[in-house]
Amino acid sequence: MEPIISARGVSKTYQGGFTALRDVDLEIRRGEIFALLGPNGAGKTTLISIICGIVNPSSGTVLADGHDIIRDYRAARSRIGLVPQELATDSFESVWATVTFSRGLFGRAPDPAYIEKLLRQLSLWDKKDSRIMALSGGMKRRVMIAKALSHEPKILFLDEPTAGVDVELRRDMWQMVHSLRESGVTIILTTHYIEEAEEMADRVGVINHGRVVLVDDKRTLMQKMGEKELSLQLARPMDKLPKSLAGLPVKLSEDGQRLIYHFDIKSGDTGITDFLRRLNDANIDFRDLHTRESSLEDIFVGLVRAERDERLKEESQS
Ligand SMILES: Nc1ncnc2c1ncn2[C@@H]1O[C@H](COP(=O)(O)OP(=O)(O)OP(=O)(O)O)[C@@H](O)[C@H]1O
Repeated sequence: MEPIISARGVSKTYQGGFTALRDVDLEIRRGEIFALLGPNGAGKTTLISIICGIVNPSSGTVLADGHDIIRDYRAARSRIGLVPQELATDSFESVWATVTFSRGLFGRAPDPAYIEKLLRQLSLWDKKDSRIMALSGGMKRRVMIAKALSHEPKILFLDEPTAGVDVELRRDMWQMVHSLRESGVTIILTTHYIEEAEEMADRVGVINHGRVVLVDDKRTLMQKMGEKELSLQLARPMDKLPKSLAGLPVKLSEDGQRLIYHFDIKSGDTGITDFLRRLNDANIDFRDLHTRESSLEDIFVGLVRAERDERLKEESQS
């Protein structure tokens, strides 16, 4: 199936010379929830702003639902709803008026039945006559989403949808995003909460220093890069790793209190039996043992760190 968004060779150098995006290729599949992750300043908002037609790319092309975002701006824009990072919510207007007005801005004919359905879906129906400024933070966020969906776009961008939102509200938001996807909307979100991507996304893209360094199915990613860790609390601390454990994927913790053994989740042979046998042969006793699976966060931090080390190495060589 043709992707709903297709970006090819997109670069952006801002006035003043800062290059925020470098040759980005990215395809978003129809109907998916795609999480774009990256550290502060990586270029996430720049990429979203280009796709939404708010920032002009320096080079490259983007198609949104088959429409070129520059040549065919109106058609492309009508397919897209954007909930920006900064929420402008100081309005005296009612929820109903704001959302209805927003639809009109896209030249869509009024459709009170659709607006009602939208407000109900976002649990805002009983607030339809309230002034926006009188709503709670969580409700304001939902109004922003209602505005972004008012013209019935197929694609919804959520730029950090749950920044500064409490845990309960965050869970509500996740549920709402899932239900939007079920109604056929493709969702692209940026987030700093890796847990959020882990919870919601079908696929994950990582952007770092303006480059897309990885795009993968979330489950595949976690299987491919996920590691398990077996940690043993030693009965007697050590000052160095004993020779009998040489050649195994095992490390001694800095305080000498724990042995940490890494193994591959998908590997049939973890080598743990051999590890435990060697411990026994060497009379190394342990008091406690537990395992931990690496999270998307571990994977993400590892990736960004590896990229940084690589860059520093290149810089020192040039
Ligand atoms: N209008 C602008 N002029 C010059 N530089 C800009 C402009 N907008 C963004 N930048 C720079 O481009 C880089 C990428 O910014 P961007 O907002 O896209 O990052 P981000 O990944 O969304 O970060 P965050 O997670 O902090 O929101 C940053 O270094 C930023 O300072």
